[in-house]
Parts: sequence; structure tokens; C-alpha cells
Amino acid sequence: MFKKIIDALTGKSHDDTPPGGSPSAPKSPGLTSGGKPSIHPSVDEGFKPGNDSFGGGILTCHCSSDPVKVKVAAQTAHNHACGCSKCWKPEGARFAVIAVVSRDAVGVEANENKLEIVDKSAAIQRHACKACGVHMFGRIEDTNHPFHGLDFVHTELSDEAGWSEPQFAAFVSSIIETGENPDNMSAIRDRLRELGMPPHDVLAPGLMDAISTHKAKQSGALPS
Ligand SMILES: N[C@@H](CCC(=O)N[C@@H](CS)C(=O)NCC(=O)O)C(=O)O
Ligand SMILES: [Zn+2]
Ligand SMILES: [Zn+2]
Repeated sequence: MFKKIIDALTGKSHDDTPPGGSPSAPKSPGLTSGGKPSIHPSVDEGFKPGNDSFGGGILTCHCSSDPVKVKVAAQTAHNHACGCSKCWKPEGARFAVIAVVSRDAVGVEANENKLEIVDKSAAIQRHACKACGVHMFGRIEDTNHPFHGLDFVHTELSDEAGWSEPQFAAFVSSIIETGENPDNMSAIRDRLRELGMPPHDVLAPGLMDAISTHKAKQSGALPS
């Protein structure tokens, strides 16, 4: 184990197997057709920038009958890949892709009875379809939370084009918690950088600063 840690610190790899197995292995969550570590189907082949004048769309769950539909009546912000174990990801994806939007812009349009909260004790109350498991929106009910007022949504559930593009990757090291081989992390971080999504092990600096500013104003360390 100590050798493994020392090798990791000195950048030595333990095996030469590419992330996810051999290049001919099926892609998710291994390699894309280009031989790069797969991140998420919506980013693996590259992606277009969002459209600033885009006004939102409808998110639909994966049920073939009576799908849950959620209207998001605004452009999203802070779209990013999340490697944590709690965010929903499509079958085989390494990361979730998730953005925020004002909670006032989010409303359930169809089959609300199929929604349930995944973990009522979590800060983000993830409203998921009971039948297919897709998370339709995540809401913060704690009014003291730095991100209160924002809902978390997966815009890949919409057919509309123009949503804000992913800009960074968060909770990257967390993918190990759900079984990623630690030896793959360097290639995964390289791929995220190549896609223009700088990897962070918590959130991106701007959001971390916003959280700390919120806390400092609450404690009185900074004027509110
Ligand atoms: N390492 C943990 C990180 C979990 C975590 O903190 N997730 C972040 C990003 S979504 C969060 O804000 N979670 C709040 C929540 O799930 O309510 C895991 O993978 O489960
Ligand atoms: Zn469903
Ligand atoms: Zn997450």
C-alpha cells in the first residue's frame, strides 16, 4: 500500500492498461471510440457553447410511458460534470452533467405523482422518477444554504439545443468512491482539461469563494 501511495505521489503508474480496459472494449465507462477516457455521452465527442438567448425547455424522464416532464423556463448556469456518488448519471457514464437554474423557473408539467425525494436528509433534495430512477431536479430547501434559490438540473433530459455548456468538472476524485480505478485518474483529468472542463476535487474556485463569502457574512467575519 505504501509503495502505491509513494508511486502515486511520484506519478508512477502501476499498470499500463488504458483506462477502462483495452481500446476495443465497449465504451462506457471505459474509452471513447477515439481511445480517450469516456466522461459522459454528451461531452465525449465535444460540445457546442450554449446560446445566450436560449430561454429553456422541457426535461423528460426515461419512462417510455407516462414520463415525468419538468419545465425549465430559463437558461441554466454553472453547467459542469460532477463525479460525486449522489448525482444521477446515465447508464455507464463516469460523471453526471448538471447545471443550476433559479427554482422559480422550474415546474413539474406531467406525472408529478411519479416523483420521490431520493434522500430527504441531503442538502440537495433530488426529486427522482420512481419508475426509471432519473433525477428530474434537485432543490435546496434550507434557506441558510449558500445555494438556496437554485435548483440542479440535467439538461441532457431535454431535446432542445442551446443550454449552457459544461465549464468545469467537480468532485473528480469522488469517482473512485463508486469504483473507478485510481490509476485512471491522471488520464481522466487530462481528458477533462482537453475538453475545456478544468478538474476540481470539490467545486470550481468561483463557487468555493461564493460559499465562503456566504459563511463569512453569516458569521460576521465580512459585512453582510
Ligand atoms: N465524495 C462524496 C461527495 C458528495 C458531495 O458532497 N456531493 C456534492 C456535489 S453534488 C454536494 O454538494 N452534495 C450535497 C448533497 O448531495 O446534498 C460522494 O461522492 O458521495
Ligand atoms: Zn421515469
Ligand atoms: Zn454531485
